Amino acid sequence: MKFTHDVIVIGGGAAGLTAAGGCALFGLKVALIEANHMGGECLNNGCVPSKAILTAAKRAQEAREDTRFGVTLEQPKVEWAGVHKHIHDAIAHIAPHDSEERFEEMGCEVIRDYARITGKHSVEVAGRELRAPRIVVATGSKPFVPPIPGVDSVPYLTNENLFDLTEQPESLTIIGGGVIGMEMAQAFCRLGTKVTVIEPGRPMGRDDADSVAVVVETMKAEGVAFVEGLAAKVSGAEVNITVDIDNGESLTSTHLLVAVGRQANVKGFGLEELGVEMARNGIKVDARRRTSIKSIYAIGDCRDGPRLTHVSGYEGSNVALEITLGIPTKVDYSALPWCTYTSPEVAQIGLTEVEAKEKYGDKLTVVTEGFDHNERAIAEDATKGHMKVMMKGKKIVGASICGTNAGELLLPITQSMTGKSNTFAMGSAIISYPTRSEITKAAAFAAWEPTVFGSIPKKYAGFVAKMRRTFA
Ligand SMILES: Cc1cc2nc3c(=O)[nH]c(=O)nc-3n(C[C@H](O)[C@H](O)[C@H](O)COP(=O)(O)OP(=O)(O)OC[C@H]3O[C@@H](n4cnc5c(N)ncnc54)[C@H](O)[C@@H]3O)c2cc1C
Ligand SMILES: NC(=O)c1ccc[n+]([C@@H]2O[C@H](COP(=O)([O-])OP(=O)(O)OC[C@H]3O[C@@H](n4cnc5c(N)ncnc54)[C@H](O)[C@@H]3O)[C@@H](O)[C@H]2O)c1
Repeated sequence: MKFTHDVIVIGGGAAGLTAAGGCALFGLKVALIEANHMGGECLNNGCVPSKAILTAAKRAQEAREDTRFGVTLEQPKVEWAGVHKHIHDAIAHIAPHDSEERFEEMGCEVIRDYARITGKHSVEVAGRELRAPRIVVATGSKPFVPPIPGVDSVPYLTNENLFDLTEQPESLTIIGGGVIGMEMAQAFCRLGTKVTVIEPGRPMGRDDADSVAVVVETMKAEGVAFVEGLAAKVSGAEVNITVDIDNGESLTSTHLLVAVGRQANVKGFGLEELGVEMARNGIKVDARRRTSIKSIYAIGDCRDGPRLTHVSGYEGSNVALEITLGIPTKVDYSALPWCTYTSPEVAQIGLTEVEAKEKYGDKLTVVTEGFDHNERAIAEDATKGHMKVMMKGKKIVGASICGTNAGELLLPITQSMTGKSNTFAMGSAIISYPTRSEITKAAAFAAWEPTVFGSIPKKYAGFVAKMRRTFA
């Protein structure tokens, strides 16, 4: 087969951009295909706008606290146009980093159209047939909208249109108390919207229960209402939407946000026809992120597994290394960090207390330190929360942190858990996104970049690419 490229990457989100950029910097001929906005979900309707609105909300909340530290602020006045502008300014500020121009400069051929996989080595896009020894699928995910009777009859919101609201909702019902539901409940409530969260189980069910309890208590005190139950029926029309809950209650609000999980983007672009195997929620992959067809990789939100920006980036770098240097590169999630950016934040790495107890039983030691004994926290009057560390002997197997900037406190734990702290390890560590701690990774990698993408690795990558074109 005559190849047009060394690798074809489908999807220009965190996963695809990292894979494509990495391969291009090693000198490979890369096609990067994006049908929609460069930067994908994180930039356009995920992490960036959600953290931006949380920041506006935090400012409003601070002003709402009467006199503190002898200082009195004026009561907050929220102008939605300003909030909307801040969200879209943040997106616009970061957009050049993920842009077509930047990736073309790196050496990718960027194609802005919808791709369709037509064979183990071929992709059809914009009327062309591209062929490469390796294809990387990084098509992301979309909001899962459950078949609740009536939901399609009302103008509901998801993360895909939430940040485009040009007027502030008077009241907002949120179906789902997961990560999106909780972050957005706090943001909208602090900005002055009346918010109710419907959740059948414990909010943020994957996180440490003690940490979540602190957040729920804080949000309730700020005015967020929680209703335990399943949304069972939706009715009404614009600005008058009623949700009937399976516990008999019903709620009416001007707006409705559906945030009950994600659905991998795996349909309609050739995977089914090719017989690529699927798992419960996404493409089935091995630890190297190869699909059931070994020339096709699947990374980030589109495959079954954790869905986070830093995970997408990590998988993108891994497959770039495997494709360019031919080194089998397995993912290792034993020290995976994540953080929910409520106030206080809830951060987690490795095993939760429940998971660690299940795995290690009596051999587990759990130590908990409260911020009420931390003198910086006392000086700032921000003593809510704790750090809980799970250890087998003196080895950390997991940590749960709840408190101001909890996500920033994960990095030393990552280093302790992985046993790696040199500059190369720091430059390739998995760091929770978006945190200021990521700057240490950027600084460490900047020192290594000339070596990693230097002439010798590039020559070697060129040799591997030639072998792949010959023997694929
Ligand atoms: C509201 C919200 C807040 C979030 N906050 C955080 C956070 O704070 N921290 C965090 O770590 N994670 C967060 N996430 C999760 C994070 O956004 C995702 O895990 C991440 O964006 C996934 O990246 P990806 O590259 O795998 O997929 P995506 O970013 O979805 O990119 C996939 C791209 O593929 C394109 N595509 C799909 N099919 C085709 C095709 N056939 N041809 C061409 N192009 C195609 C799509 O247009 C899309 O741009 C959040 C998510 C949401 C919804
Ligand atoms: N800070 C972050 O890292 C961050 C922020 C936002 C989103 N994300 C990512 O986005 C993804 C999606 O988050 P999400 O919040 O949509 O999903 P989720 O899986 O976190 O939570 C969904 C919640 O909806 C509830 N639910 C399901 N059906 C329901 C019904 N009929 N009525 C009421 N509640 C119902 C579930 O019990 C669950 O608690 C996650 O994969 C997450 O990793 C990450």
